[in-house]
Amino acid sequence: TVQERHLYKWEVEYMFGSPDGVENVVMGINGQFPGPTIRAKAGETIHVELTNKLHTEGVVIHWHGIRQLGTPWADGTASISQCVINPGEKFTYRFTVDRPGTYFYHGHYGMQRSAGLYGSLIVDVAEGEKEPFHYDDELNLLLSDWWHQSVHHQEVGLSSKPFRWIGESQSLLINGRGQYNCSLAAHYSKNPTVNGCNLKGGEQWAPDILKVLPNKIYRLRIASTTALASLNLAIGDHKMLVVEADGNYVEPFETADLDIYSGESYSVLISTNQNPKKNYWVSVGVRAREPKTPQGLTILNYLPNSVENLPDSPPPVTPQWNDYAHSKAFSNKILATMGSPKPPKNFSRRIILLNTQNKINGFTKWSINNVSLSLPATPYLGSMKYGLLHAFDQTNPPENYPAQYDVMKPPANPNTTLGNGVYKFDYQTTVDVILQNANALSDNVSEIHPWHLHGHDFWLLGYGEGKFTPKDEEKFNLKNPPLRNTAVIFPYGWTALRFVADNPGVWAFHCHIEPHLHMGMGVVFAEGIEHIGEVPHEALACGLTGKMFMENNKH
Ligand SMILES: O=C1O[C@H]([C@@H](O)CO)C(O)=C1O
Repeated sequence: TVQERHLYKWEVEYMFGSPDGVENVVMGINGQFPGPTIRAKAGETIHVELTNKLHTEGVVIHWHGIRQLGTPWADGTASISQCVINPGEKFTYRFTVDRPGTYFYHGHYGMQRSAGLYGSLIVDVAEGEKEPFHYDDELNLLLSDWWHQSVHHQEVGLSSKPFRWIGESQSLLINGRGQYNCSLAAHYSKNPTVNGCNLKGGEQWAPDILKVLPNKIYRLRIASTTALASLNLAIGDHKMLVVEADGNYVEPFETADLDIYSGESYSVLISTNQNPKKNYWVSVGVRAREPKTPQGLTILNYLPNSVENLPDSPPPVTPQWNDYAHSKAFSNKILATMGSPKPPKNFSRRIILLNTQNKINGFTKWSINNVSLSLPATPYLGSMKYGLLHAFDQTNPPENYPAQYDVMKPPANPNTTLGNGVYKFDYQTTVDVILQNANALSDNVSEIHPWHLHGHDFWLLGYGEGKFTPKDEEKFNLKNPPLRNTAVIFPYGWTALRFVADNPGVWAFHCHIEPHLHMGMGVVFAEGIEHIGEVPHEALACGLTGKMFMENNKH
């Protein structure tokens, strides 16, 4: 039956692994890193019975891009949708995958995503339906970045005075595999210190080779679960036709290289119509931060060629890290297909969210409208449903920032405050969010931030430079804006989103850069609390809700 087909029994544990050839501790599921791929058809229900085999930490898993319509307690966000699953305990995630697309899942507690807790989640079209484009077969590319320093070390550094930044990653991983001490492309290099990889076969860090037949069409599903890096992917001599973004079909367009930010997913079609005697590079490089990490590489292996037969030219070169014109041109090409749902013409509420880097008593933080998010002990889903007013700040967080704030300069007063208030939206109303970027603490620095919304897709209405003004509304694309769940803000720019608050629940909205979220870069949205169904008590067996259930049992 469908029920049995989609019952997954997972155990999460720390284990030894060598994702890039250097042995480390990684998070695994059933002994696998990355975790097992979930594959289902649209409309089916997934059951994941998760057992926490970590000895001293809680765990949760977020199903990234799945809207959790009617199941907000299955969103897998610690302190927001549920209590963490304690060591030795079990929690069952039950949710429906309502739309076909390329998704993934990952840890959403502490920095467990950075520790390797992630995997792919692929939803096929419903039984009897067809994808709107043809392909012969498909390949999956889950992209991530990897540090040799443990996430515990990273976390302590981020929360210390003086601040210790995690730096750039040591490796980029394709399907959990990278090469730190050697390069697959060494023999093209003029640098004699670059060693070739001496692969004997069977290494955990050996590239996941993409085997293809000539003259076919392949769908590549590409998702990025990076902790920090913005990536660019290219395939030697092959153009890509972009057809899907974050689980929504887009108007197909051709590209030689694809920008992908943390939290995003794409499908591209490639035609294996090049010289069948050759193999080709697949390369992934860093954008938007000074790259100190070598490219991630694998090979598009035209069968029956031997994979030893390396491409006759070096891997594609990643565009210049700070070529933002290139990034913006790519982002602006992503548009909805004809027949996609259109955004409402008007909004009922608009909030403007200023992104700044700040200080609290000398500790480095990120803040939104001068509030740095610090999550409460009781998950909001429970405290809001049961009206437990002491669980979090009852004052509404600020909807805007002071008009005189200069987004082009470091904050004049960098001191910020911690907070955990909630933006509450009237059920079924249309909300605009303007994400406003600004200068960080150092002069002339403004960083990319990919913002991810839980529980919804939003229409991405547009990007602009400098400070957003109401006049910029004239530039909004209301005709064919793409539906996404993740949107980037470019340095010193703004990004405008619109969504309908139609999913009863409490939803995180945050920068998908793991250390930035840890440093407070997020907000909490809620709507339709009175329409939330019966929350399974095992999701709320901590904090004030846990206490409340215990009291109730006594009587
Ligand atoms: O949060 C961050 O901190 C560092 C830098 O701003 C201070 O070391 C960096 O690059 C970030 O993204």
